[in-house]
Amino acid sequence: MLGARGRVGVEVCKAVEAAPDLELVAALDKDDPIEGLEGAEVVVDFTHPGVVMGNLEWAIGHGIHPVVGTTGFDEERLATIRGWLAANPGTNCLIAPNFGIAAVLMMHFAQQAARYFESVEIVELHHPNKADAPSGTARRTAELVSEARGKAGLGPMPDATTTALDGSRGADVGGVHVHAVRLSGLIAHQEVLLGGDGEILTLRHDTMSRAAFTPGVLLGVRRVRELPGLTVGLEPLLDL
Ligand SMILES: NC(=O)C1=CN([C@@H]2O[C@H](COP(=O)(O)OP(=O)(O)OC[C@H]3O[C@@H](n4cnc5c(N)ncnc54)[C@H](OP(=O)(O)O)[C@@H]3O)[C@@H](O)[C@H]2O)C=CC1
Ligand SMILES: O=C(O)C1=N[C@H](C(=O)O)C[C@H](O)C1
Repeated sequence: MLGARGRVGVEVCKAVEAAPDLELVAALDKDDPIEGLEGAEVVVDFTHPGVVMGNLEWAIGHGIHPVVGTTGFDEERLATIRGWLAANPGTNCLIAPNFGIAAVLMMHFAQQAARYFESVEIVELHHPNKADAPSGTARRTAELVSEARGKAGLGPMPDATTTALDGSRGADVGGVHVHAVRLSGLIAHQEVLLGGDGEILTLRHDTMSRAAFTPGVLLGVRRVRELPGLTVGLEPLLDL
């Protein structure tokens, strides 16, 4: 485990230790030598967008399959990881912007609903210690929605805004506006707002405890060896 003393890492370590079929080889955090991972088959990374690429390069180079919850991935980073995997055949990597089963379902339902609505916007709400905005989950949801709209032949969404304060319309991810709230008291939440003629569908997901991420992480740990190369998202492991 990398990020073992972090908010999610603590929960993952507890879950691995409680699982009779898994062994916690090393629980490492900042400043621990990464060589402590030697001998592990899988490494779980919940660290920081600024350090995760170095961790993955080392793990893949040493034939250890990464299961990654850390966020901040874009196409350029994914292409780099694909290159490392190609140079180390037999090593796989699973990156999921959200390991919560309900969160994965929310993303899937948003993708399915997207083609029926003229307008879609996403509001993500998180604790104020989060480093990246928008969240990995919101970014991925927007990409899935954008792809579904493209396949359905939907054009740009109606928006008459001609003057706006910087940031007031949120980030544009593939034409989908994403708004990020950072507020004490929150953990991780998201609303996908889908608007049509005279009606609105709201899909809302709430994370009530970080233990919610652990069943998905353990599923990834158990199955990453059978997922060739790079897999983004938990969907294939849930038959979605
Ligand atoms: N995919 C998913 O389902 C989820 C993803 N996340 C993502 O996971 C990441 C971590 O979240 P969270 O647990 O809340 O964050 P935390 O800051 O609580 O935990 C990260 C931990 O990693 C440590 N760390 C920093 N650098 C290294 C390093 N090089 N090697 C090992 N450990 C290191 C940090 O130490 P220090 O504090 O000293 O820097 C900290 O203890 C974020 O990117 C977040 O967005 C979060 C929840 C769910
Ligand atoms: O930082 C967090 O807390 C979370 N990060 C992930 C994200 O960026 O989507 C997953 C979840 O939202 C919690």
